[in-house]
Amino acid sequence: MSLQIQMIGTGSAFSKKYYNNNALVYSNGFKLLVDCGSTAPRALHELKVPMDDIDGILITHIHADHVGGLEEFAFRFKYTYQKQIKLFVPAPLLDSLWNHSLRGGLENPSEGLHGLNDYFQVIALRDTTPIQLFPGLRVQLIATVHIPGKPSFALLFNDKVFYSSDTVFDYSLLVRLYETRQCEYFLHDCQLTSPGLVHASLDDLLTLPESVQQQLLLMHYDDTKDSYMGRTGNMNFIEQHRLYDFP
Ligand SMILES: Nc1ccn([C@@H]2O[C@@H]3COP(=O)(O)O[C@H]3[C@H]2O)c(=O)n1
Ligand SMILES: [Zn+2]
Ligand SMILES: [Zn+2]
Repeated sequence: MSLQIQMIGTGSAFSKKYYNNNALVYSNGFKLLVDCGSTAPRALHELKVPMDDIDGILITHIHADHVGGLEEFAFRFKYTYQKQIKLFVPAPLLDSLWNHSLRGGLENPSEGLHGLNDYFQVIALRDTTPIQLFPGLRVQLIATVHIPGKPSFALLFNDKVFYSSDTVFDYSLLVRLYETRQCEYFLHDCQLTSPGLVHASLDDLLTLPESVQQQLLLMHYDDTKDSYMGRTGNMNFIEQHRLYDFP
């Protein structure tokens, strides 16, 4: 089944030119929002995608450029749309997402609002085996190293499309996915300057075999991206708001 991805934003956490690196995955008539950063509501508004047109949200880790827009989603779904949207959350993030990120704005005992479940239809992802999110859309969580001691997950859609979210470079994971798992496409975060520290740097990614680079699109880049055109080996930058088909 074909899958399409539209980045609603492609920027690094501090980009002022691009929205937060969040994606809309289209499959079989369903729309999944991958990460919901602080700029997600505005980016969706610009794309004319109403929030309540989205079937689910999947979170990869707890940074504002990946979860900062959830408070607005929570309020809009509760008070404007009066329904719940599916929120897919890797189980290790659940406690932190509420207690360390959203609780300050969303907890409201006077209305009986005590937790994530009072706003969202929470679906905890407890496994690293592929699970079906919607008919025709499967995801496998891959634990990655991003901030030491804090869980973060890459995603593998339908065994075919790897989405790194935020991670340090992992050469062997990428090559193994390409060689043994028949993974055909890679969307990877890219810090343009070295060292990467908490992201994959462009220099890191340039060490990948040409065959992998050809299948790899760079995302989560900073505002100097244009000055790197022609300096990315066999890799291309993914463009914000363009719809990409992954047949
Ligand atoms: N040890 C760290 C932690 C964070 N950071 C920066 O903060 C950003 C948070 O969002 P991000 O998209 O993960 O990118 C992180 C780094 O730019 C960083 O540079 N070094
Ligand atoms: Zn980020
Ligand atoms: Zn991050």
